[in-house]
Amino acid sequence: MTDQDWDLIHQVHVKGSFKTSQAAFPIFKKQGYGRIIMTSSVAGLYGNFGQANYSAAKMGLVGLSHTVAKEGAKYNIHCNVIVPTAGSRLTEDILPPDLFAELRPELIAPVVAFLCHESCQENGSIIESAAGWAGKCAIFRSNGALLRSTVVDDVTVEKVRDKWDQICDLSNAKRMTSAQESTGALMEALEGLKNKVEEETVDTYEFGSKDAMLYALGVGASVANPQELQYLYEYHENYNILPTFYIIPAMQAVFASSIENVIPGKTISLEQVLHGEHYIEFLGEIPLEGKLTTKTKVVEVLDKGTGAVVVIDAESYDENGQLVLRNQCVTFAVKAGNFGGPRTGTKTISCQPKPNRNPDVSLTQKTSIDQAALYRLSGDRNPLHIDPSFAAVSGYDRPILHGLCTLGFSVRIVLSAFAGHNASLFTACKARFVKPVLPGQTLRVDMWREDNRIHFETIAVETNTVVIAGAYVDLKSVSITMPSKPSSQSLKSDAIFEFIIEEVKKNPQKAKSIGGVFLYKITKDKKEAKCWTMDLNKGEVYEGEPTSKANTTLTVADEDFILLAEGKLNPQQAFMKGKLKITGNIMLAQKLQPLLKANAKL
Ligand SMILES: CCCCCCC[C@@H](O)CC(=O)SCCNC(=O)CCNC(=O)[C@H](O)C(C)(C)COP(=O)(O)OP(=O)(O)OC[C@H]1O[C@@H](n2cnc3c(N)ncnc32)[C@H](O)[C@@H]1OP(=O)(O)O
Repeated sequence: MTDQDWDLIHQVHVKGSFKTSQAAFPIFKKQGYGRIIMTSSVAGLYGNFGQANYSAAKMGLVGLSHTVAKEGAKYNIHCNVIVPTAGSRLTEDILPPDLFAELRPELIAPVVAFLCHESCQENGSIIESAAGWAGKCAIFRSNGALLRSTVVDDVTVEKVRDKWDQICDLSNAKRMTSAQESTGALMEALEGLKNKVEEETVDTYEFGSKDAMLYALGVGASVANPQELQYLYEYHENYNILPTFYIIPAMQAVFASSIENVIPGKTISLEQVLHGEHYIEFLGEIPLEGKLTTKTKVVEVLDKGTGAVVVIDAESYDENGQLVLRNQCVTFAVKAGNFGGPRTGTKTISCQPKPNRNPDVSLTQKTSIDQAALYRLSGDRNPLHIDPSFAAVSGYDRPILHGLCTLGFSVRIVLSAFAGHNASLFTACKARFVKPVLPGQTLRVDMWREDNRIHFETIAVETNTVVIAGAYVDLKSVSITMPSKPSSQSLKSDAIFEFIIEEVKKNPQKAKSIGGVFLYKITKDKKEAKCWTMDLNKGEVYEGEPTSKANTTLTVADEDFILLAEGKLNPQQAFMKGKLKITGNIMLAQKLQPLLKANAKL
């Protein structure tokens, strides 16, 4: 097609219609009445092979007519389009003679005449007519699809591809008659996007005992501690799930809900994201297996300068739709700050400072070099914890431990010290991850009891670095589980232990600050020395050499150890004579005195 063919056709149809309308419009306006009919074509509406110029010009008339209709409406000037299929000089030689005969213009002219009549209120319409038939054409639009999640998202080709069916689904299409109508729907969608920070996403997590036991191993539970068998054996009479396991469904939901575009103008990549803080709270009876449905939403995005803090709330519902669990995940996106957002928020659950005194109890456990490799099997497959090159991109010499693994270790240890391993006493926990932990490092958990709240801080022993701070576990009640019958041998020492147990029950707070008790039995002839160790946290009594059992099982601070001695021998003399060996500082029964003074026999 030559340019001349293109231009000539446009001159005739578009320019010709424009010029005649332009000439008539002021007269129509003055008289307060006018009817304009633009003559389009099916070749324009639907296209026709070989008629690019004609089709474009004829469709151009539709656009012209729509605007004239809008501009003329208030002066009673209507403009419509007729789309005839007509037998004319142009079509005479291309239509079969029978059809040509039935496409007489006379069969269409009455439709045009009616559109011109003053009684006809039609305006801005497209009427197709031929062979004694007429029908209205209109422009319809599908409901369409949103191609981004927030106003700061980019639209990618992949997102378009993924939404294509929805974009093209005309089953709920709506007729569009004005640009305002069309953009109105877009504005609504845009408002939705602006509020997207508050929008929820939903994820379902299905789990059984295997998931919970794998998790328990991941956070250091071990059959070496008989009390922890309940977390590792589904047929155990007290089979139980570590409370921090219920962070997993929330984290799966967090990972499913992208946070990459929550900061205006920036994209957060996984390499930048550290777990900053976490909060978990039990709100109802949580199932030991089954399905939890978790709704997550980003509740605030804070600008910390060096980084951005993204706070995500996650609420989990059981299969009956009951809200049973709440998590709040605070992520710290390194180098994503300085975007002009608020520094402090209102929705983040705050950490709590530790009490200003020495810890009541400290317990220590070494993590395995494979700790992250094991923990990640519970769901968080972030390569930061396993892939040395990914860790290097994030600025670490080697993969670091999941923050939630360190938290799982710590809470398990808190439960062992203050809840007698009874997970059902747990109600809530909050912690901030202040420094990374490397798999293989030893964790020491310092704990302080304030009523039913156990404050704790976790320290990487090798580097003496605080790794979790401002943390606490809330318990329904603090439990110091005492054995029904102490396992120590002699009647005399049984009596002493039973006495201590009774006193501890009366005064658990004081017992906590003491931590543990050693009982030495030294015979008068100094030939026999026996030792029992009682862990007041666990209520357990061990028999054995002070240097072996005592040091491995009673992991309270040295100065909290109390010595009791039977007979008149000063036990310190016995140590000096090499009859007893013990490491650490030794204090005679000073701290136990308040507990013991009531017992005259002792
Ligand atoms: C969808 C994806 C979800 C992904 C979820 C997570 C997936 C997991 O796989 C990832 C992990 O488990 S990562 C491992 C665990 N986390 C860590 O090791 C982080 C340890 N913390 C740090 O290194 C620093 O605190 C650090 C680097 C976080 C901050 O240190 P600095 O930049 O030096 O910050 P600082 O100068 O101390 O403080 C600046 C402001 O930031 C606040 N802040 C500091 N640490 C924070 C933390 N951990 N969490 C939240 N906010 C924190 C400070 O309070 C300060 O703000 P303000 O002045 O307003 O108080």
